[in-house]
Amino acid sequence: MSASEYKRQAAELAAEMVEDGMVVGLGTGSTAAFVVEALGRRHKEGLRFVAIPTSVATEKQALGLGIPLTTFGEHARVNLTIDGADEIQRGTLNLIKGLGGALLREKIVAASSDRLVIVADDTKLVDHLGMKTLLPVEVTSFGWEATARQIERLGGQASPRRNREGAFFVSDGGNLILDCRFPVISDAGRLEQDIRSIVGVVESGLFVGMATDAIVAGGEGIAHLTVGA
Ligand SMILES: O=C[C@H](O)[C@H](O)[C@H](O)COP(=O)(O)O
Repeated sequence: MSASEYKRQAAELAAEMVEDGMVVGLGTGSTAAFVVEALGRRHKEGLRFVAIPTSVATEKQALGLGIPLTTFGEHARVNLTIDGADEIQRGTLNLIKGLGGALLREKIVAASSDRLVIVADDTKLVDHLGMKTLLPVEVTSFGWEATARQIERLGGQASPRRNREGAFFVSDGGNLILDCRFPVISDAGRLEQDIRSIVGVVESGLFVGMATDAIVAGGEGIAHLTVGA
């Protein structure tokens, strides 16, 4: 099976966790898109829930499927958020997210969620964060060069993400994303705090201590991981 088929397997299993009356956080990315698709089917079958999307792209997909949307003005808490990740650390379920540019809204929704269930194919599992992917950091466009230099003082190499036309990628929040190459990250919590303390940084793609579960599919089947397991 392909990575995409594994992503779909994990996504559809996670979508079954949604119960009547829930407020659901809808993630962003190719795996999360399978979750939204499955929830669109469950909505048509009569499941009653409302959702908060983590990107304009997810909002459009959800609206197209008739999924009722809500906001944090209506609901202080989210019962269950289901989202993808770029790296999942075995044991801690600490994450790197943001390769799709949605880290800020994803982190805001995750921070107000009772459960954050990550869905992925097994290539996302790592022993240490930073082994396979860059670390996205969302920054204000003004003075991004100065912000990048401050990040590089922490040991990373920061470069602004560009789109296919070569222009700077601009997030849903109107900010830039710096893709940062760090050596393998040994203390994700410390690095997250250090990056967040830099003036000009809006948020980083380090999700530390936020995921409660991960549903990971691969050649050895589907595993439902929890913190510590
Ligand atoms: O900004 C994008 C999100 O963090 C995604 O959840 C993450 O990049 C994983 O995306 P995918 O499921 O497409 O691998």
